[in-house]
This record gives sequence, C-alpha cells and structure tokens, in this order.
Amino acid sequence: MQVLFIVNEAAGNGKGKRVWLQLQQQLTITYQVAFTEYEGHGKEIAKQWAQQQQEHMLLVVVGGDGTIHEVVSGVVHNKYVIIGVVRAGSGNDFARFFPSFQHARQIEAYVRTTMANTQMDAGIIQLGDKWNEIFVNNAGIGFDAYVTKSINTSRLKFYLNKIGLGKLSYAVAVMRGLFRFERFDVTIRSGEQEWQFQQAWFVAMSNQPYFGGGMKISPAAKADDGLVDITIVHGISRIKLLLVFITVFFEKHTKFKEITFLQGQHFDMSVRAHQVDCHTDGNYVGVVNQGIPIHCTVQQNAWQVIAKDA
Ligand SMILES: Nc1ncnc2c1ncn2[C@@H]1O[C@H](COP(=O)(O)OP(=O)(O)OP(=O)(O)O)[C@@H](O)[C@H]1O
Repeated sequence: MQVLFIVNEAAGNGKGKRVWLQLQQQLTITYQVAFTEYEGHGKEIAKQWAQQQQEHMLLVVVGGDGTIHEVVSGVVHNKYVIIGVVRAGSGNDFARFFPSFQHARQIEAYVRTTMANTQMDAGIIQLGDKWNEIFVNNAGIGFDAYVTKSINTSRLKFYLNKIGLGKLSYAVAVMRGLFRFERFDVTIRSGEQEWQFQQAWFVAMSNQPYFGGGMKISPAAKADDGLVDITIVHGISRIKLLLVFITVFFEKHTKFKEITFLQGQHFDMSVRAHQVDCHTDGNYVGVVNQGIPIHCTVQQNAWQVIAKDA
C-alpha cells in the first residue's frame, strides 16, 4: 500500500513543520513525502501522484484547510486516492467535520488494516469563464472573502501566531473589516425560484457546517448529501453583524431574520456591486464584478476520505 505525505511546513505559521518532525520520528511504515513550496504546489503534487495510481493509496495532508483544498483539487474523481489529514493549520475547519488522524500510530494501524473510506461531495463554484474551483469546506463571496484577503495580505496572522493567539486572527480581521467593507445586492436563482437580497454582507456556500476556524455557519450542511447549503447575511447593521458572529459560535444565528438559509443542487447568482471578493476554503480566488454569472453546484462521490472509525 502506497502512502504519500504532502506537507506544508508553512501551514499554521510553522506548525506544519513541527507536526511533520514529530510524525517522522514516530513512523515505522514505508512512505514517501513531498513538501509544498508555493501556492498551488499541493494540487500539482497530488495530481501527478493520482494519475499514476492503479490501486488504493493513502495521501496524508499535513497542513491546514488551504493545503487540503489544493490537494483535493488535484485528486477529484480519482477512485484510488484516499485522503487523510493531520491537522497543522490555523483554522482547521476540515478536521472539525471530516475524520482526521491524531497521531502516527493511528496512520499505521489504518494502513495495516482495512483502509476503510467514505465517498464525499465536492462543491463547485464557477465565476464567469475565468474560474472553476472546487470547495471541500466552503466558498464565499463578500465579507468572508474580504477578510481572507486582508488576513493574507497583512502580517497580523503571523504576529498573533507568534504569541500563541493565532486563533484570534480571524476575529481581529473581522473587526477591522466591519468598518471598511461595502455591502452589495445579490440575486440568487435555483430552478424556478428567485431571491433578491439587499445590502448583503456575504453569501457562504457550504459543503460542511464549519467556517472561519470553528464557526458553524451552515449547521445543516452535510458533505455526503448531494446538496450545497447557502447562508446569506443581508440587511444588517455593522454592530448587529458583530452580534451575529458571536452567536454563530453557539449556533444561535439561525434565529436572525436577516440570515437566510437555502439548500439545493444548483444555484445561479449575480451581484450588483463594483467588485466583490471570492474565496474557496479560505484561499483567496479573486474579484467578481457586476454582471459576471456565478454558478454554484455540487458533485457527489467526488473524492474519498478515511472512514470515521478508521
Ligand atoms: N512552502 C510554502 N510556503 C508558503 N506558503 C505555502 C507553502 N506551501 C504552500 N503554501 C500556501 O500556504 C497556504 C496556507 O496554508 P494552509 O491553509 O494549509 O495553512 P493555514 O492558513 O495556516 O491554515 P488554515 O487554512 O486551516 O487556517 C496554502 O494556501 C498554500 O498555497
């Protein structure tokens, strides 16, 4: 049984490196390892390995949600690759929903026994004819993507990680963004139905419930139901949005009339705004302009993850 580790040493501001060093000392099975060196490298490595497979292999990602996104993007629709994860990121939303490995012994036991795995859905987002991306956890347009962009482009996350407060980086970026972000109008269609939302903060498209490092934004989302869950936060003041973010941690945000939850297989959207940011699994994608068609759908049985009790 082939085992490949794809390690992002930079994930979690160096946690990837620390986690890998510890794993490496404990592993006694035969394995191969590849280290990501730049953005998009995880997808390239995973794709190259997936193409060569004739039988099941275990691909263990040591990293955070961004690295997992890249790796799964490289193996979608390959029936041989089973994804395992050792969490080493900052937010780790993947590991809050999907099964993951806690230590080397567990990985070894898995490889030596059943290699039991479960088929999962992949969300798909198309932005005009420019981008066609999958998402494992969630994709978003609006405030969450704006916050992602500002975390990526500021040194904030780095410094907070240094003092052991990395988990706060999302919250701090949210606070800053609250006063700078420009809300937008959005139209969403699914089949014959159409919804108009004014002054939207964001549209989150979810494959699983968690986003932003533990916020259960789409409580009903399941990654194996063939559906995408959409959460729209709209027509709400800056202060009330803050309240929403606090209540999300306790799953009380479902009570707000300004939060709409939709569920379906296909959604078409268009924004009325000069530009709105987009992310997939916390990786910044780019800007959507007025008139650009956005299509969101889901593909069932798109990839395999280790089974829950593996
Ligand atoms: N060697 C590298 N140096 C710097 N960045 C890298 C390297 N290899 C990969 N990357 C990029 O690092 C980004 C962040 O990684 P990742 O998301 O795994 O960690 P994180 O942001 O700390 O965790 P999380 O997304 O769970 O909060 C990835 O999107 C990837 O493109």
